[in-house]
Parts: sequence; C-alpha cells; structure tokens
Amino acid sequence: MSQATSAPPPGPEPGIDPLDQRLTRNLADIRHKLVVMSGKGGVGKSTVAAELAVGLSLAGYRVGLLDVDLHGPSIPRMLGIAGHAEVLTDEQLIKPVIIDEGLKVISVELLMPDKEASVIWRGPMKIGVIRQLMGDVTWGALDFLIIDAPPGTGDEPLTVAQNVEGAKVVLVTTPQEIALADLRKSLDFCRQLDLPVLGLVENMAGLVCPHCGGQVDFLGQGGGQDTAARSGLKFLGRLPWDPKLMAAADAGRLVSLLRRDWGEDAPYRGVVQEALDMLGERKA
Ligand SMILES: Nc1ncnc2c1ncn2[C@@H]1O[C@H](COP(=O)(O)OP(=O)(O)OP(=O)(O)O)[C@@H](O)[C@H]1O
Repeated sequence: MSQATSAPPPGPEPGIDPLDQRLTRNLADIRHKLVVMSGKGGVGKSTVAAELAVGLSLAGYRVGLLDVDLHGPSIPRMLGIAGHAEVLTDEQLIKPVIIDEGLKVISVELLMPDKEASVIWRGPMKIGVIRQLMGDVTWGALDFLIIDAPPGTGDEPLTVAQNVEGAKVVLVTTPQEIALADLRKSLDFCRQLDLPVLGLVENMAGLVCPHCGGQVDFLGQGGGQDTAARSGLKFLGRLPWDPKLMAAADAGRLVSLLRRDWGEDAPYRGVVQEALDMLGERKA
C-alpha cells in the first residue's frame, strides 16, 4: 500500500491556500468518502462508523476511519487505541494509527496532549483543526474514508461537507420519534448543501429478550425504515441493540468482536453489503 510519506510533498502553488492544496491532493487518492451523521446524539453513529470501517476492511478494502467528533471522540476508546498519533514534525504530517494492513484510524483525541481535557474551541478553531486533519493525515491510497462527524448540523459536519469533494452521507437514527425529528433536520442539511445521502441505518432497533427469546422494541419499531421510504432514501438496514457490542466498545475491544461476528447473518454485514451495492462495488 502506498504511503504519502514516501515522497516529499510538492511545494504549494502560488495564489492558492497551501492547506487547500494539501487537502485536495490528500483526498484525491481516496475512492469513496462516507460521512456518518446523526441528528441526535447517542444513537450509535460512532459505533456504526466503526462497523462500516471494520466490515469494509474485512471485505478486502483499504479503509481509513477519521473521527472529527471534537467534543466527544469515542473512536479511540471503542477501538482500544491508547497513546498519541505520530506527528512527522519536519513535514507537519500526521501518521494514522494502523490497526492492520486494511484499517487505519485517526482521531483528534490522538493529537491532544491531555485526553481528559475538554475541547473548548469556537467555530474557526474547529474548522481549522478539521481541515488540517483532512489535509495532513498520511493515509496513502484508500478505497474508503469513513468520517465520524458529531451529531447535529454544526461546524464539524459543515466543514466536512464543504471540504470533502464527492462525500456521501450515511445517516444513523434509532426508531424513536425524538431521534427521527432530529434526523429530518440532518436530511434537510444534506439537501441544502447538495450532499448526497447513500442511505439510512436504524440502530438500537429492538433486542432479543435473554429470558424468553422474544423481540423487545424498546425504542419503537420501524421508524428509520419508514422515514427512509418517505424520504426516498435507501434503507441500509436495522441493527439490534446488542449487549455484547456495548461491552466490547466499553472495553476497547470492538474490532475483535466485529471480526469474530463477521458471519453471513451478522446484521452489520448486511449494512456493509447494502452500502457496497449502492456504490456499485463488489459485495463482501
Ligand atoms: N447496537 C448497539 N447495541 C448496543 N450498544 C450500542 C449499540 N449502538 C451503540 N451502542 C452503545 O451506545 C452508546 C452510544 O453509542 P455511540 O457512541 O456510537 O453513539 P453516537 O451517536 O456516536 O454518540 P455521540 O452523540 O457521542 O456522537 C455506546 O456506549 C455504544 O457502545
């Protein structure tokens, strides 16, 4: 796999912002950019972003996972990434953490000196940091960049939308009406910015009762699928609430659980298959 570090980056063209140039060049080697968004917080957007990234890498694609959730970056914790990302100070480039040959990860948290400190930044600072992450991470050639944006329609998703050419959105919601109401705002955001939506995932869509084996729809039923149908969106699939998944994410062992569960009937594999189908890629 080629690494952008192997050759020194060409110098900036006069009259064009050097960061703009680096950003364009860096993203040119990435075939698909998927931004995972949700209207409401806590619906499982980071989990779905990780599932997509791990699933696509298991399907044989080269994947980068970029966490731009500046205020609540969950990806390093869920994936058990400790320490800091390596910064190549000469060229001011950032090396992603390599989970394996097909999966690289970077999160703003891996660049913070104190991981417990809160991020108190106004819009321009956030925009600058996200643009720098887009321009200066040495992904090399990738098939997919999965971008985990914070919930809502603030500076972070706006910066991604305005700086990542060709990005497509994966929307995540739970079946609950209060999440769906916020999801409709995200949908409107995508429409206003001409951001194509690849499809919608319904997460926490019930659970199987450990005692009686019956289905328990604790957040309602079918709300995501209905919204997708009404809005003319592709429904990428329904992911049940799975206590093993939550425990693995809390323990930083999400990648090993997802790898172990990559069976034909794994619900997240279905979502990966549908996404590949929508993009005209070969299936997992
Ligand atoms: N399908 C699921 N089954 C069990 N637990 C889940 C599932 N999806 C998400 N979780 C858990 O729910 C919590 C919230 O998930 P996550 O952090 O992915 O949500 P989010 O939408 O990204 O949140 P944020 O608002 O911080 O961006 C986490 O503890 C996660 O492990």
